[in-house]
Amino acid sequence: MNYILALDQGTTSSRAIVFSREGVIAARAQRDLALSYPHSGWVEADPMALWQGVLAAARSAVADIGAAHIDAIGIANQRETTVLWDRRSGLPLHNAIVWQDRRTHDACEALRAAGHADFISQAAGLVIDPYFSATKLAWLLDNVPGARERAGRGELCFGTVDSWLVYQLTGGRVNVTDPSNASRTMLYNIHRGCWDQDLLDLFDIPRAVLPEVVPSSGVRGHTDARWFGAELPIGGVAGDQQAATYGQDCVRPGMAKNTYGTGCFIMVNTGAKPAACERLLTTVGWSVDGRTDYLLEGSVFMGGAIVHWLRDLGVIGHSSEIEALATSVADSGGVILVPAFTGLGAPYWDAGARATLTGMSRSSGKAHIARAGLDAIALQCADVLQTMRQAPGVTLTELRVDGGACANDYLMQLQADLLGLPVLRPRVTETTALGAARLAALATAGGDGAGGGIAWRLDRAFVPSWSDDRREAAIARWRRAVAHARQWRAEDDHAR
Ligand SMILES: Nc1ncnc2c1ncn2[C@@H]1O[C@H](COP(=O)(O)OP(=O)(O)O)[C@@H](O)[C@H]1O
Ligand SMILES: O=P(O)(O)OC[C@H](O)CO
Repeated sequence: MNYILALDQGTTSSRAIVFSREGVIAARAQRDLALSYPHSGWVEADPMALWQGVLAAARSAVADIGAAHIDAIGIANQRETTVLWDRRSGLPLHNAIVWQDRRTHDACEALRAAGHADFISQAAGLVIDPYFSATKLAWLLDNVPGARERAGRGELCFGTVDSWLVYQLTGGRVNVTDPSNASRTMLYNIHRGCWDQDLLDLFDIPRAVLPEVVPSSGVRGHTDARWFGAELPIGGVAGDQQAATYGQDCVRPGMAKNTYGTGCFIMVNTGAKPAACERLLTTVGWSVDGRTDYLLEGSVFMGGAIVHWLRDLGVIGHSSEIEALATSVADSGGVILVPAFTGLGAPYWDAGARATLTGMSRSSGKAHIARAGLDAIALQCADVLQTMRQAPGVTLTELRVDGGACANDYLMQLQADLLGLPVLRPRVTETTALGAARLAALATAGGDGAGGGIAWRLDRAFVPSWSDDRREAAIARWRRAVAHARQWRAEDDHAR
């Protein structure tokens, strides 16, 4: 039996997971990645430490199986994070600027004030925000001495983390990205499927610094023999949220997934044409077999992070304890948490909102607050999915779930009840890695059929049980609380 190695490079850790062709996990290893915060709002990672962590995790997982049994490698990566390196030496010129980094806030405000929002949204499918790579790369070219001139002469490479890893894995021979990652740079035209000269001009980015864009599935090169003792083909690459969507087999229009990690990332497949929806991002899912699939994306900043916050407050000792505490009471007793600790993401996009805990009475206790915390995760996701349902041509029939907090049965049942849709939890919840493995399996011999023959399998379906009236009442109460949280910041500023 042969295997696929999936590399899931995330913001704070790198995982290597070996899947059998049946989609069963055969080996795994993980390495943590340290971030640095040189100034308020800045978030950086050392590209060499990132690569060494991936290599160490990969070697450990491969050693358990034997390199001779690995057919191919798939990569799923944290997106938008920007690396700039010397084409010849392979050495980075600066730390990677991580997707969470806000240093280009003022540059983004200037772009918005100059009236570029519509053009960017139409070409790239994105809203102007420091989140995406373009302003991060421009910052590097402006602030690393000599970088702009060297980039213009073709001496430097820009890449998102996928490109950086492929470059290192192939011993510097291959410099490519895939459309799912390219579509998060704000330099890629999602309609034409290529780098966009007008966007490059707007951000003043020399074309010579960009990687070639190749399909998400397909062999793009082989690993240098010194890493695993064999030259293994790299058969698939996608940004992690797109890979998770592919891992959930959401390959037809209307199929949606939600990853309940630190934040929640919700994606719905809109088919072979990009769909536009105000307050959501339009992004490339993957390009496979000559077809490009598009997704709508909405993200919620505080998902499982609410559970960590409650743990840090001492309400629970460990994340896994929250379900028992929350279900020890019949309901939240009227308590509502709006977790706008860092503002609100989709569909509100309100950076100024601040968290509120409302509706408390003298009898409100830890259990009510824990329950309000879980409710807030499901309610925020319901808001995003409600917005998705309003997009032209989107009809949702179910939601597939993954990520650490999808282990919580109470949360999954509540999500089904709030949506009025079945929530499906698969057997393998490492769907990001699974998606990368499926893309790689497709590209290699024996990888026939959907997902290269690696199937998606159901663990449990949560069936909605609420009446329309109950659902609407719960959402109406939540929206009142959200309005309160959004108003609070304004009043607070006024008082100062
Ligand atoms: N049983 C649970 N109920 C609710 N949240 C949970 C549970 N177990 C883990 N979590 C939350 O899930 C998150 C971890 O999920 P993970 O997918 O590993 O996140 P990430 O990849 O963003 O680090 C944490 O924020 C944690 O609090
Ligand atoms: O590090 P992760 O896995 O939470 O993913 C980060 C996202 O890709 C950012 O867009």
